[in-house]
Order: sequence, then structure tokens, then C-alpha cells
Amino acid sequence: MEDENMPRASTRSRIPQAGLRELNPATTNSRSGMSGILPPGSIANKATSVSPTRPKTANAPEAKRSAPVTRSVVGAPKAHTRGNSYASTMSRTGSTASRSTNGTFSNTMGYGSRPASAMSRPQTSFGTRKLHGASMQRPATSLDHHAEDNAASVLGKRKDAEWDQELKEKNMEEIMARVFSRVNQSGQESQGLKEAVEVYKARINELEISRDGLSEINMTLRVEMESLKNQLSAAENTLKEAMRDQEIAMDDLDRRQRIEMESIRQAGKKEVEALSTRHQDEIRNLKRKFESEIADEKAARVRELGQLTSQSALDIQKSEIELDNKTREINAAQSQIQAMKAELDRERKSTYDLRHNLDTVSSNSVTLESTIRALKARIEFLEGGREEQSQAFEHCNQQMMDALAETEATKEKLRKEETLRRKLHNQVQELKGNIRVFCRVRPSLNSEPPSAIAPMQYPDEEGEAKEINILGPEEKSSLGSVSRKNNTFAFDRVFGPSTQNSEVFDEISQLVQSALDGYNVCIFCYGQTGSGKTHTMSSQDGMIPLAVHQIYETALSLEEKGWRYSMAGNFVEVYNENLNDLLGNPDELDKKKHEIRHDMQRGKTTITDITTVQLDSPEMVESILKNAAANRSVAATKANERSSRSHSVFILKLIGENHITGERSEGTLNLVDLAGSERLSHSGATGERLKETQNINRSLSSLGDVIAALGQGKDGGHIPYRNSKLTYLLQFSLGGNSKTLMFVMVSPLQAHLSETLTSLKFATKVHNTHIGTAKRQARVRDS
Ligand SMILES: Nc1ncnc2c1ncn2[C@@H]1O[C@H](COP(=O)(O)OP(=O)(O)OP(=O)(O)O)[C@@H](O)[C@H]1O
Repeated sequence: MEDENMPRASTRSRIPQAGLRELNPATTNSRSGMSGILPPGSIANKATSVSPTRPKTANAPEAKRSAPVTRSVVGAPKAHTRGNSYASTMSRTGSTASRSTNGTFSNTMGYGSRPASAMSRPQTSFGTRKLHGASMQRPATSLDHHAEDNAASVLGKRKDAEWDQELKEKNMEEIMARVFSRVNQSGQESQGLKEAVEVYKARINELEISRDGLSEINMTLRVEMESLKNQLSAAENTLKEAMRDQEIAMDDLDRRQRIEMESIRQAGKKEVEALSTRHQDEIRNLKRKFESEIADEKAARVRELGQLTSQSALDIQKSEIELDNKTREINAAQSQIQAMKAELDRERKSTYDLRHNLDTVSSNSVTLESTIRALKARIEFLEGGREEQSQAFEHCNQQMMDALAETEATKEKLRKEETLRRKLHNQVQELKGNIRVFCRVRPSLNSEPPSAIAPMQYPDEEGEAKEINILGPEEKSSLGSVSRKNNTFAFDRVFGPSTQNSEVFDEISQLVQSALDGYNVCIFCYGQTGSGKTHTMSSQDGMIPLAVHQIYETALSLEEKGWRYSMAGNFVEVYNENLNDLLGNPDELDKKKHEIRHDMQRGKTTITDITTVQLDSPEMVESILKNAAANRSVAATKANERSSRSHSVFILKLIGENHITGERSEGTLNLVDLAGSERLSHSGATGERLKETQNINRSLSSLGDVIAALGQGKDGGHIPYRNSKLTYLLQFSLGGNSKTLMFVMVSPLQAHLSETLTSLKFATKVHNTHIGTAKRQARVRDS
């Protein structure tokens, strides 16, 4: 029953709020109790059309509100059922309209059937509630029981009624009263409905008025919209016109610009034409001018050429004459050398003879002494014959005096001979050249297989080898054929791999002698890492120990000629353009600063804060070399696992004094072991090693520059000693006042071939350099 009511409530909810209050079925039905009497679809349909979207739940409170009304309607019959069975019959007819045919009275009561049918209409909540209320409040027995027993009770009552006419009339009156009250009620309900109709009408009027108002607004809006449309089209027109004007203006501007451009172009063209005409005129003028100048110049040059040709012919003649002279001079010098050599040999022989004489004289003097003693004994023995004795004594004395004079003369002759030897020795050294280059190829080591050795030949091996022949690396021609270049280099001496250090030293010992004689001598080893520099210079039988031994021996032998020598040694290292003291404290390496100072007047070099060792014995050299080797910076590179990355310089200062002749000599012997000369790309160095290699290469190229500048031989010409620490240190040992020997060291390995060729080319440049005559730093003491 409740489910049927819900959609109905929602249908009513579509009625506008104002009219809904009036239309509320609860209110309406409370008055009439017969919602079913409304014409079907008249109000509900109207309401639906006015507000079709009203939510369904809005009707719930209204349904609730109808409850008390329903109760009041239901209450009326209930009051009447309390009296008699007829009232019960009426009630039953109202509640079960489908069975109304059962009673004749109910059929005749047409007006009474309307409320009953209305109540049975499923569309209204009212009807439903009424039925529900009836079933709840009226016990089933009170109505149904009466209906079932109706026949029996009526028969019983009829029996009584016949006998009680008064009661019947009373019942009839009651029924009539109920009918009247029902009619009245219906009248009231119809009045209520009329009122509702009125309300609806008023509402419809209101809505129509509001519709009219909305139509007016709508009209106004349409008119406004129309005018806006007009304004919009007017604005569009204006815009179009403005755009058209703009386009016209742009066209005008464009045209004006084109005209202007055209006029500028024309003006430019004219200007260019004028300029080109002017330039062509100028070019023509210049051409004419230059042609005449060139013609003049040509004539002058031709004249000059003629003069030069004749001059050069003269010069050539002169040169040829000079060449002849020089050749003659050389021949003379060579014969002089030969003569000197012969003289030297003679002198040597005479020295030998003199020594022999001296020995004879010494033995003579010994003999004389014994003779004197014998004579003395004889004198004593012969004291008797005085005259005879004194004669014999005088004779002996004379013999002794002669022998002493002879000895003295021999010594004097020896001293003179030594001076002469020095002079001759130096002349020989000068003739050999003040800068000499020796090449030394080290032997292959055990770790190096024969296949790794590059082919090298020594064409003049039989005598004093001076040439080396090396096959260069393989080169591919553009046609694809592989060839190897044959490179021949010539030096003052070439030592093959089998040469021992002692043989090499024989060649340089004369230079060591020069240092003792008071000359500055510089011997340095040049070559790539691992080519044998350190072995040649500092090994146990290297140049440094051998030189020191020779100096000791010579100094000793010179003592009997009146010479006393003092020897002071320094051992320094040039590392990264810094000077280190290799005989000093190792902790101070690379920290302590040493400065090089030159005494330009005396041609002397000193180093500040350097350790100087007095060499008292040849054995001291060994410990010096050991200390220096321990201190020397050694670093690993790709090229060699133990590689000296610095230049080491052993400086030996030799000061000699002859207490007999008063002569004094000051010579310096510099023995230099240069750092590896390999190129950057080959060493593969990086970081700190790269910096080292760069510094090494810079100082080596400075050495080359100094030698090249010395070779140009211009007096007072600039020699770039200051370009590196090494050349600055050796300033007085490289150049006019000194003798220089360079060893170019060669590795026999095929892998080092290109470095070897680079070294040999550098050495060839040095070899082709001729340095001026050396001066001996000697003074003769005033006596
Ligand atoms: N004439 C030689 N006879 C025998 N062995 C040699 C000779 N020359 C060099 N060696 C050996 O070859 C190796 C490399 O020589 P060395 O160390 O003297 O080269 P280096 O040019 O001084 O190299 P670095 O620049 O690294 O000092 C050493 O083992 C050395 O003993």
C-alpha cells in the first residue's frame, strides 16, 4: 500500500509551491475526504506541466501532514458503528465496494457510494490511509462477523422489529441524520474544491502575468540583441575599411620605398662608375710610374749585377788564392805538426835521455860520494905526502862540483822542457779543434735479443774509426716499394760497441792534461735515455774516476818539476731548471736555492751555498760518485725503467803553482752527464714527467743554440748562455776560452733508431762548428 502512494506523491510535487499549498491533498481531502472526485488529470496534469523537475522527496512531509486529516475522516464512521448493526452494514459497504451488490440498501444509496469508490481509488493516499485506518481501528469481527451472521441476525431482529416499530423509526432517523451529515460534508468538500480551483485560477493568472512580463523582457532582449548585431556589423565594416586604408597606406609606403631605393641604386651606380673610372686612371698612372721605376730599377740592378759579377769573379779569384794560401798554410801547419811531433818525440827522447843522465848523474854522485869517502880515507892515509894529497882532494872536489852543476843544468832543462811540452800539447789540441765530437755505440745487453739490434757499420774500423753507417727506418714510396735510407755520419772518433771505457779515456786524457795545464775543459755526454751516458761518465771505470786518477798521477809527477796542485770538486745537478747540490744534504734537494755567479774579469764561476770537496786522494772520487748517485733524481718513464731526468755536472777546479818558476795555472774540468734527449712523443711522459721532459728538451736545445752561436765566431756577438741554467753554468767552459768534447751516445736498438738518427744529426751540427782559439789561464809570478 505504501509503495503505491510514493509515485502519486511525486506527481503532486510538480505543482508550484504557491499552488501546492492550496493543492495539498491532505488539506483538500481533510475538507472533502474525497480526492477522487477531482476530474482526472485536470489539476495534477497542470501542476506537472508547470514544474516537471521538482525532486520526488519533497512530497514526503506533505504525505505526513495528511495523516491527522485521514484520522478525522475515519473517526466519523467509527463513532457511528458503536450504535447498531445497520451502521455496521453501511460501514462494510464503504470499505468493500466490490461486494456492494450483496445488500440492496447499499445499491440504493447512490450518493453514499461515491465516497466509497473514492476511498477505494488506488491513486490517492487518502483512500489508502482510510482503508488502512479502517482495518487497524475496526476489529475484523465487528464488521465481518456481522456481515456473515447478517441473515440470521436480521431474521432475529426482524422478528423483534415487527414488534418494535418505534425502534425502526429511530434507526431510520439515525440513518437520515447520517445521510444529511454526509451531504453536508460533501457540500463542504465541494466548497473546498471550488476554493482550490479559485486558487489555481489565481495562480494561473499570476503565471500568465509573469509569462507576459517574460515575453516583454524577451522582446526587449531581442530588440537589444538586434541593435547589438547592428553595432557589431557596423564595427566590422569600420574595421574592414580601416584595414583597407591600412593596405592602401602600406602599398603607398612600399611604392615610395621602391622609388627611393631605385634612386639610391642609380646614385650608387653612378658613384661606383665614377670611382672605377678614377681608379682605372690612377691604376694606369701608377702602372706607368711603376713601369718606369721598374725599368730604372732593372737598369740599376743590371748595372749592379755586372758590378757584382765582376766583383764576385774577383772574389772567387781572391778566394781561390786564399784557398791556395790556406791549403799551403794547412800543409805548412801539418808539416809543422809533423815537425812538432818529431820535436816532441825528440824532446821526449831528450827527456828520457836527460832522465837517464840524471839517473847516471845521481848514480855518479853516489859513486862520487863513495869516491869522496874513499878519497877522504886516502887523504888520511896519505897525510904524509901533503901536496900530493891536496891535489887529489881538489880534483875530487872539482869532480863533485861538476856533477852537481850538471844535475842542476839537467833539472833546468827538464823544467824548460815541461813548459815547451805544455805549449806543444796545447798547439796539438788546438789543431785538433776546440770542439770535438766523439760517437760511442753501446753494446747490446743480455736482455736485448739480436733481432732487436739495428744494423750499423764502421767503414774505417781498421784505423782510427771516424765514420758510422746506419740504415734508416723503412720508408714506403708512393708506388708502394719499401726502401731504407743509408745514413753516414763522420765525427772526430767513432767507438764501436766493443770499445772499453779505458780506450775511450786514452782519447780524452789529453784534454784532462789541458785542464791541468790551466785550460777550461768541458766533456759532456749527449744521447737518449739508456744509450750509455752514465756508464761512460760515472761507472767505476768511467771518465770521471779515470780523469781524477790521471790528474793525481800527473800532479804527482809534476811535483819534481816544481808544481804543486790543489784540487777542489763540486757535483751539481740541474733539475727542472733548478740547481741542486749532489754532495749536500739530500733533504735540501729542490728546496735550497743556489745561484750561479760569474766573475767576468777573471772568467771564474762560483755557485752559492755549494759543498766543495778537497780531493786529497783518488779514492775520494768513489765516495763522491756514490753520494751523488744516491742523491740524483731518478724517475721512471715509459722509455727506460731507470732514467736520469736531470743533467749532472762534475766540476773539478785544478789550481797549480810552480814554486821554482813562479808559474800558476787555474783550469776547470767539467764532466757533464746530460739527461735523456728523447722527444716528448716517444717518452710518453705526462704530468710531472712531462714538465721534466720539457725542461730537459729546452736546456738541450739551448746548448745547441749556444754552440751554434759560438760557431758563427763573431767577436762580441751575443751567445745565449742565459737561456738555460746548464749553459749559464758552463758559460766559461763553452766557447773561446775552453776546450769542449761532446760524446754522442748511441743505442744499438732498432726501436731507438729514429732517436739515434736525431741525436747523430744534432752531433753533426756540433761537429761542423768551429770555436775560436782557447786561452790558457796562466800567470807568471813577478820575481
Ligand atoms: N759500453 C757499455 N758496455 C756495457 N754496458 C753498457 C755500456 N753502455 C751502457 N751500458 C749499459 O746500458 C744500460 C743503460 O746505460 P746508462 O744507464 O748508462 O744509459 P743512460 O744514457 O745514462 O740513461 P739515462 O739517461 O737514463 O741515465 C746500463 O745497464 C748500462 O750498464
